[in-house]
Amino acid sequence: MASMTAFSATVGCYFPPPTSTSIKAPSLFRCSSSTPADGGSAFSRKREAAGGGGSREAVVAGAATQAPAAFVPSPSGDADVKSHTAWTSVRQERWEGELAVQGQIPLWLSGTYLRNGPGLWHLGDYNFRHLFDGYATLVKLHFRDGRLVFGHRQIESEAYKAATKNNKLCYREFSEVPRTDSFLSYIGDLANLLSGASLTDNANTGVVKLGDGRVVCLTETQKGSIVVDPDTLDTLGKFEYTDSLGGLIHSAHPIVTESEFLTLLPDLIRPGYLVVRMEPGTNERKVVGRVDCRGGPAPGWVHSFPVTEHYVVVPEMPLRYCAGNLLKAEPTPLYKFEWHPESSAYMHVMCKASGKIVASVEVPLFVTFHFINAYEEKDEDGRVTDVIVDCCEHQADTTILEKLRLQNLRSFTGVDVLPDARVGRFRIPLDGSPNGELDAALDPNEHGRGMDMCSINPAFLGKKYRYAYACGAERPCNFPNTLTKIDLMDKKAKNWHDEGTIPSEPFFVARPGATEEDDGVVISMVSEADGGGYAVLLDGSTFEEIARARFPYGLPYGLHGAWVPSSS
Ligand SMILES: CC(=O)/C=C/C=C(C)/C=C/C1=C(C)CCCC1(C)C
Ligand SMILES: CC(/C=C/C=O)=C\C=C\C=O
Ligand SMILES: [Fe+2]
Repeated sequence: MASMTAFSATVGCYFPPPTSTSIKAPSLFRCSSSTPADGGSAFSRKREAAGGGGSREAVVAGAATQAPAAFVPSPSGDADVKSHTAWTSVRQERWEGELAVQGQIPLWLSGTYLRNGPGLWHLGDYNFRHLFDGYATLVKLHFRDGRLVFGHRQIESEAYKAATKNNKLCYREFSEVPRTDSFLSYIGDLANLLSGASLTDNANTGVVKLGDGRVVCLTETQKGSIVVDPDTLDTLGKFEYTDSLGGLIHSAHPIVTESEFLTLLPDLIRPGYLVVRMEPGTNERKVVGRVDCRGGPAPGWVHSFPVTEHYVVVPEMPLRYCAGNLLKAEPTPLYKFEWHPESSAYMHVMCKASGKIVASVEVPLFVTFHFINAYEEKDEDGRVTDVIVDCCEHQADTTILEKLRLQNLRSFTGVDVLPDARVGRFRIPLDGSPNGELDAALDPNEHGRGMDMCSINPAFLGKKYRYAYACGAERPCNFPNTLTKIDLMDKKAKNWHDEGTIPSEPFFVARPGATEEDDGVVISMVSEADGGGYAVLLDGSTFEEIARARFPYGLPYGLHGAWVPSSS
């Protein structure tokens, strides 16, 4: 059991964000100040003494009972069904403290796991509609010497600050649009949409550590790229792209390594995608190449994309952005997107070095948020014959977007409603053949026909690999509820499940010096049904639980994480 002496706790307090533009980062960094116009959030301005020296129980009890009024859990939308902790807004703006650990955290695990996600889904009495609408909640698990310090904090985006100051929605979120009261303001709204001024900067999807050490929270709008401090979770400022590439949106999941940041910029005017690359220590993206769409009328949604050692794979999914839907105030069944099966689906393969397209094939229709990994397959002479691409594939069925509406997530009655998903494996031939293939990489029953929120050992990014970690399903359920280790060679899955709970993305951290692909730990944060929650560590190889630590109170569901290793 870890010792419980060193901790600090901030209970329902508000710390003003930095007021100057000086950010402790290399001089090449360019971040603007995030000082709110009015000095801060309207939710809670009370500053209470940080807990210290007292017993942990006292601090935890304080944290658990002093939720500011604005953070009361939001209603489920159905009087008979109690909302699961996973879909209940975070109860206060921030908290930090050491957790008691059951089991053993490996001593080699030294660093911080950060997880981002949309954890605040209401403004006063007004409830947001969709999982993806919520304001970003950043959570940290800091591991050192077998001990664990936990903390969470709201990201101080302009959208969050404006909403809390005015107690109303001020920017366009995934499904929510601020109300317009007159025709004249509607015209203004259109201008603000086209210029990007009204788009959200609510960086609620993921978090990445750049090769130069900066930690950036991201969403699908480019302006929603926000630099944070991985220790304090402070919002440091906007990540400003200094190039003149323009555009308003990008993939929520760039590919980030020690040497580069690669992402896709969809072009809604001339349907296509720019593949861009940014070097560590700079804020300037440079164009690698461009892909024109083969189907129309707009590019497919690119929440994520895969790479191999030499190629960037640009997916053209028939779930396409829709300019018309962007302009609508009320959400459409597919929000800002439209399903165009008649336009077909394609995979384009671009050479990273030259920007040339080496293959562009039609593939079976598919729906995915998350690509898992990709690699080059070679013949006996070492020539690359195919590119293999794996993703969490929703059986070409867009209803998953609707299932992620909060009302649906909050109204689970025991009836199985989660649509089937699988590990979709594409084979893209590089010999000029016009078609690629898509099949299940393993029997989906191995993981309960649920499949999303994946990670791999990052050392295998773009390379032939054997293991993926993801969330599967123990049915009946309305959301993926297992942690699953997938063996793509033996076509088997091993599932971890705790009845009634919802675990977040299993995140793999390799043991330093490991030679086996699955030598490491898998971290997840688990939300219990009735207000509780805990962090769990599984052994990457056996997939057995090795440690867990209860949170002072349950946290809402979160999406994606990053690992920031300790520097010493
Ligand atoms: C949380 C998550 O996974 C996805 C979030 C997506 C967002 C916030 C998308 C926002 C958008 C707009 C506000 C307008 C333009 C289109 C689009 C990128 C979908
Ligand atoms: C949580 C999710 C899908 C679950 C489906 O079973 C998708 C999240 C997408 C954004 O990161
Ligand atoms: Fe995602």
